[in-house]
Amino acid sequence: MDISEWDKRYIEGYESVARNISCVNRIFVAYNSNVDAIKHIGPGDVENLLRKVDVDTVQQRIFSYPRQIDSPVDFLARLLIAMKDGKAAEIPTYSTDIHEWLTDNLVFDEARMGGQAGIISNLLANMDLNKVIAYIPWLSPEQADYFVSSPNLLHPFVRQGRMELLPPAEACNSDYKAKVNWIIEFNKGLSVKYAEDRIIVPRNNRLIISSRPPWIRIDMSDEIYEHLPEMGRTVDGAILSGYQMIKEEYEDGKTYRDYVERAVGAIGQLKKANPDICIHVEFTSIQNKFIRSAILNDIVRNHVHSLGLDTVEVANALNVLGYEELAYSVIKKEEDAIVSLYEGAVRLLHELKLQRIHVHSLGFYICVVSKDCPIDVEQHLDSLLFASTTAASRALLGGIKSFEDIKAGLDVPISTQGMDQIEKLGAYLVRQGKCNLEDFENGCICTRNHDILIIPARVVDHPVDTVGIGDTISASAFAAVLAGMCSLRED
Ligand SMILES: Nc1ncnc2c1ncn2[C@@H]1O[C@H](COP(=O)(O)OP(=O)(O)O)[C@@H](O)[C@H]1O
Ligand SMILES: O=P(O)(O)OC[C@H]1O[C@](O)(CO)[C@@H](O)[C@@H]1O
Ligand SMILES: [Mg+2]
Repeated sequence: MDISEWDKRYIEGYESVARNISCVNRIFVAYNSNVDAIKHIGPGDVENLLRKVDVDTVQQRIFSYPRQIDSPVDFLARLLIAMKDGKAAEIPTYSTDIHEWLTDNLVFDEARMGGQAGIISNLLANMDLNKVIAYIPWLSPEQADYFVSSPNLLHPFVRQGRMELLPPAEACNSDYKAKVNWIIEFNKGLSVKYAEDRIIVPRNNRLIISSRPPWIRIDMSDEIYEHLPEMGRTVDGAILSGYQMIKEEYEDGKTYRDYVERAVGAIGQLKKANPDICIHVEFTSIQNKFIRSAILNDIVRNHVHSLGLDTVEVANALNVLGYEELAYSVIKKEEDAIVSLYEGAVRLLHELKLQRIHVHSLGFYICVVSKDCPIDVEQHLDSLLFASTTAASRALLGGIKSFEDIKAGLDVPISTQGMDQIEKLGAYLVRQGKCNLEDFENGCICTRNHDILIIPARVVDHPVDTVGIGDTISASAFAAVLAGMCSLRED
C-alpha cells in the first residue's frame, strides 16, 4: 500500500477499535507511578551545567558509562551520551543529591504523571474504558493527585477484610511520599558544545533520571495480594510494569528472588479465578543486566502473554538472552537493522513463550504474534493502527484527555522514513519466501510458526514531548487487542 492507501486503512482501524473498545470490561494496571519533573533542554543549558563541573572528568566518565547517577558528573556524562545518539535511556539514582542539584541548577518546566502504570492508567481512563483498576504500592496523597479524577479509574483498598475499589484520592496513604523522576527532553537539531566536541542532537528524545528511594518495593500488600483472585475474575487484561526497580539485595536481607517470586505469584493470583486473563508487561531501559535477565527469564517467560518495548530495549533483551551479535546489529545504524529487529523479535517471542511482542520504533511498529493468538491478523493490524493514531495525538497535543482527542492523530503524517524502513524488511521477507509482496504490502504476514504485523507509523515533527509515548503505544494497542478478543466472545 502507498501512503494514501495506508491513510484509508488507518481510518478503518480507528473506526473498528472505536466500535469495539466498549466491549472491554476491566483492565488492571500495576505497579509504578511517579511524578515526572520535565525539563526541555534549550540552547546553552548544557553548557551552563558543564561550567559547574570539571569537563575533563565528564569526558572520562563518558568512557566509563555510569549505570547509576551518583553525581552531577555522572548525570552530565549520560546526558551527553543520550543527546549524541538521540537515544532514550533511564538511569537510576539512589540518593536525593542529584534531585537537589537539578532543582538548584536546572529548574523543571512541568510536573506530570509519570511511570508506566501511572501514564497508562490515565490514558485508558481518558479513553472511556469501562473500568481501569490501578494499583500503586506507594500511593501517596501527592501521587494520587496526578491520577485523572474519573469514575472509571479506581484503586483497590482493603477495609475490615473486604476489598473496595475507591478513587485514588481516597485510597492513598499519607505515610507515603511522592517519588519524583527528572525527565530531560531534548529536541532534534539542538547543538551542544563541550570540550573540543560539538553534539547535534539527531532526534527528539529524553533521558530519565529514575529516583529509587530505599522504601521502593515492587510488591503488593498481603491484603491486596490475597484479594487478587476476586478482583481478577472480572478483569479482561492486566498491564504490569515497574520491575526495573527490583534490586539484587535489600537492607533487610531480602534479595531480588523474593520480589521476583512475589511478582510471579501475583500473576498467578490474577489467573486463579480467571485463567483467560491476558497479561501484558511494558518493558523499559534496565541498566542492571542481572535484573534485566531475571525479569525476562523468571517473570516474563511462561507467565506473560504480551510484551511491549522499543528498539533499544529489544537489543538489550537479546543481549542478556545470549544473542549478542543480533543485539548489536539491531542498534547499529546499518541498512539491515530492521531485519535484525524483526529476527530478534521472533527469538524473543519463542524464547519467552509469548503470544505477542509489540516493538515500537520511530516511524514503524512490528508485532510478531504466535499462531494461537485469539484475534485474526486484520484485527491485530487495527490495534496497531489505533495505537499509532493515539500516540501521534499524544505527541501532537501533549496528552489524551478523551477518546475524541485520539482522532487528531489521523491528521499526523505517516512517516516516509518508516515506509522506507519497512520496504527493506518486506524485501527480506519476500526473498526468504516468508510471504508474497501483496501480503507484505497489506501489513499482515502469516508464516508457518508465527504471524507478523508491520505498519508505518504516524510521526509528529515537533512533539510536545516524547516521554510516555511508548507506554501510550503499547497500552492502546493492548486495549484494542482485548477489545478484539471481547468482540469475538460476544459474536
Ligand atoms: N514525534 C513522535 N511522533 C510519534 N511517535 C513518536 C514520536 N517520538 C517517539 N515516538 C514513538 O514513541 C516511542 C518511544 O517509546 P519509549 O522509548 O518506550 O518511550 P516511553 O517508554 O518513554 O514511553 C518511539 O519508539 C516511537 O515509536
Ligand atoms: O522506573 P521508574 O522510576 O518507575 O520510571 C519510569 C519512567 O518511565 C516512564 O514511565 C516513561 O516510560 C516515565 O514517565 C517514568 O519517569
Ligand atoms: Mg517505553
